[in-house]
Formats: sequence, C-alpha cells, structure tokens
Amino acid sequence: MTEFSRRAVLGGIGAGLAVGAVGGGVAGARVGAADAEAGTAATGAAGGTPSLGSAAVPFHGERQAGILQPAQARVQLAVFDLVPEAGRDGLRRLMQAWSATAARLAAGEPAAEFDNQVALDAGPCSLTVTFGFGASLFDKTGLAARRPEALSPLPDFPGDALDRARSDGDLWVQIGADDALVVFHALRTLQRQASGTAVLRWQATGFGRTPGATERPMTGRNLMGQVDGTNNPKPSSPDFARTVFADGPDWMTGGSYAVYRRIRMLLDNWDNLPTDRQERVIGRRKSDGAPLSGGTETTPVDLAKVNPDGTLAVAADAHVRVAAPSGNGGAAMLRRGFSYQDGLLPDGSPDAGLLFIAFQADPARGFVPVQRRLARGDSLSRFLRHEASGLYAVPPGAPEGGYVGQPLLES
Ligand SMILES: C=CC1=C(C)c2cc3[nH]c(cc4nc(cc5[nH]c(cc1n2)c(C)c5CCC(=O)O)C(CCC(=O)O)=C4C)c(C)c3C=C
Ligand SMILES: [Fe+2]
Repeated sequence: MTEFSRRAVLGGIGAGLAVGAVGGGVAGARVGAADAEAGTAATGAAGGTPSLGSAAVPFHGERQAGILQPAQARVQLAVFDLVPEAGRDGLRRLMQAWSATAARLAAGEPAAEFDNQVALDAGPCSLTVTFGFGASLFDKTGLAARRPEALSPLPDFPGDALDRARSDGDLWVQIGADDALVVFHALRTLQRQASGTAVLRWQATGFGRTPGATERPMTGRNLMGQVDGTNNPKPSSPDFARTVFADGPDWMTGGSYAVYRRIRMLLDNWDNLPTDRQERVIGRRKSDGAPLSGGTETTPVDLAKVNPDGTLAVAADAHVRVAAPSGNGGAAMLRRGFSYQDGLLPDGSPDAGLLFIAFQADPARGFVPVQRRLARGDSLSRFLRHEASGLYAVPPGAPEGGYVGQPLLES
C-alpha cells in the first residue's frame, strides 16, 4: 500500500481499527475486492491516478458498512419516523429502495431514481450508509414480538439533559464519507425515496480528521484536543466479534446495537483548565495520548502504577480508569464517534462536542454499565452535557441482491 492510499483510509475519531488496503483507481471505479473483517475495500480500475475519492467500501457483505471502517471525515445522522399508514409493507419497500441506492452510491454509481447529479464528479469517497431500527419501529409494523431484549430503552443516567425531540426515532441512517457533497447527495436521495413513507425526526452533522491531513496515519483528536480512539477493541483480539456483534435473535445474528449520544462539551471551562489538569482528567497525555502511567500512545494503561509521592499515576476519577473494562465487569464497546459544531449558543459558548456512537453486541454489556459509572465518578463529566440519546438495532449486512432487514421483514 502506498503512503498516499494508507492515509486515505485512516483518520477520524475512533481510528485504531484494523485497516486494509485501498488500491488505485479512477473516480467512480467499480469496487474490485473487499476485506470484510478489516472493513476496507479496493477499487478495481488499473492505471488511474489514486485519489481520495476513488476509495470505495462495498455496501453488501456480512456486516453493514460503517461499523468497522475507520471513521470518515464527514458524517450525517438522519433519523426518520414511519408515517402511520406505512406499515410493514411500506417499511419493506423503503428498506429495499434505500439498500439499492446505498449499494449504487457506495460503488460510485448514480442512484437509479431521484439522482440530482450533485456528486457526479466525485468518486464514492469511502461512502458508507448504515441502517438501524429503533424500538418504536416494531409496534408500528406489527413486529412487537420480534423486538430484541437488547433494544430495551436505555435507563436514565444522573446528569442527563436529554431533548427527546432530538433523540430516539424509528429508522437510524448513518451516512459517512470523506467528502461533504457525497454525504449530502446520499442524504438527499434517501430522503426523497422516503417521501410518503417516513419523515425526518432529527439530524446531526459531524466530522473528523480529513484523511491525509497528518503527515503519518494517527488516531484522531476530539474537540477537547485529546487523542481519542486509542483503546478501542481491536478486530484482531479473540473476543472482538463477541463484544461488537450480536448472536441473536435470528434476524439480528451478526448485527450490532448502536448507542448514540449527543454530548456537548463545555469548552469555555475546559479550554481554561491548564494542560496538566486536563491530562489528569483523562489519564493520558494531551500531546500524544500516552497514558500517565508511562510509555507511548499504544502502551497498555497501568492502573496500579503509583507515583513517587504515593499518588496514583492515573487518578481514581480519571476517564480512562472509570471507563476501563476491568472496572466494569468486562463491559466494552467499539466507539466510532464524530465531532460536531453548530456554531455558538446565545451565551456565546460553542454548541460543539461529540456525536458519540458505540457499537456493541448488547448495550447491557457495553454502554449501560460504563455510562452508569462515568455519570457518577468520571471527572470528565463536569465538562460534558448529554443532550440527546438513541439506541438502534443495526441488522447484519445484506447479501448482493438483498436488503437490510430482509430476514425480519419477510418472515
Ligand atoms: C459510556 C461510554 C463512554 C462515553 C459516553 C465516553 C465519552 C467521552 N470520551 C471522551 C474522550 C476519551 N475517551 C477515552 C477512552 C474511553 N472512553 C470510553 C467510554 C466512553 N467515553 C472507553 C470505554 C474508553 C477506553 C477506556 C480504556 O479501556 O482505556 C479516551 C482515551 C483514548 C482512548 O482510548 O480512546 C478519551 C480521550 C470524550 C471527550 C467523551 C465525551 C464527549
Ligand atoms: Fe471516552
């Protein structure tokens, strides 16, 4: 892999996932090969000049795209509610249409309907479209008996300040790509296809580091300036699949559960805190993400290490200590979040933070126990406000010719 193509597939908060190869190819080239587990793909055309835009991630496969791939530079989250008359048939037709469109756009081809040519000159730019089903969808489609236990509502956490109008919803759509026009084009096409079946409930726009922005591939930074995504579960670890992917019920086997939190950062307070105190709050160095117990970014955190003065190297209330699986009965999740910024609030403070997205086999063994502890004992929580929330069942990927959710909607 050339240095250029390696950079093209890295970056964004939540990097630290395994990375495969992206070959050279002209913009819009058809997808040639895929590494399903590492989650990246090769474009097939020979002889073209490699470009960021030519990188393509196949829509079809064992897993939905947008879980295992490194976070792209741009994301749009759009959540839709079914109209009352849509029913199960309406949902089936919509998932068929959406899946067909997502597959074509991910391959750099125009959509079969409603294509307004906005992204005509660009390649797929690593476009991924990921679909999830909220708990409310099941009652509306006569499928209440098939709703998985793992989709039970998240509990309330101390300090939550949730806006329900920007939370929950029937159909979660995560559109990621390395180009904003490509994201807009996908959203616009999917929205027009939904007309008459589903209406937008809430949306959020996010971003991460643009591939190629750093001289060498590096884990992304969040808006607090921290290196974020280092200690994510690794696809090469033996319990990775058990941590991230569900083993039932039948239609969800191989799928995952996405927890979404819109977390505003109180940046006026944070940015006035001296760097050494910021580092104490997280338990890692700000400059390079190395743990305060020593070593480099990828050195395992030594939670037992004591400084010469007898204090803990990683404080008792440091974020990485409170969030670590070892203190949460092994609870773990794959974090794949994006930054957001929606300008300034009336008081002049930034309306900015993290679109926290975490994939796991079961939120009861992932997000919930960790957030319970964070909400009580994490020194970072003084600088955060959880403003919106959602939980979605993300079905397994669809095979060629199939659509996401087919085993649920046709049985
Ligand atoms: C409930 C889960 C988590 C929420 C919510 C959360 C919010 C949040 N985190 C950061 C910044 C960092 N988090 C880091 C590590 C980390 N965070 C969680 C979980 C949640 N974070 C876990 C499980 C871990 C890994 C812990 C471990 O095992 O070491 C880090 C360190 C670098 C890294 O490993 O990614 C940072 C930095 C922010 C800013 C935030 C809310 C806005
Ligand atoms: Fe965290």
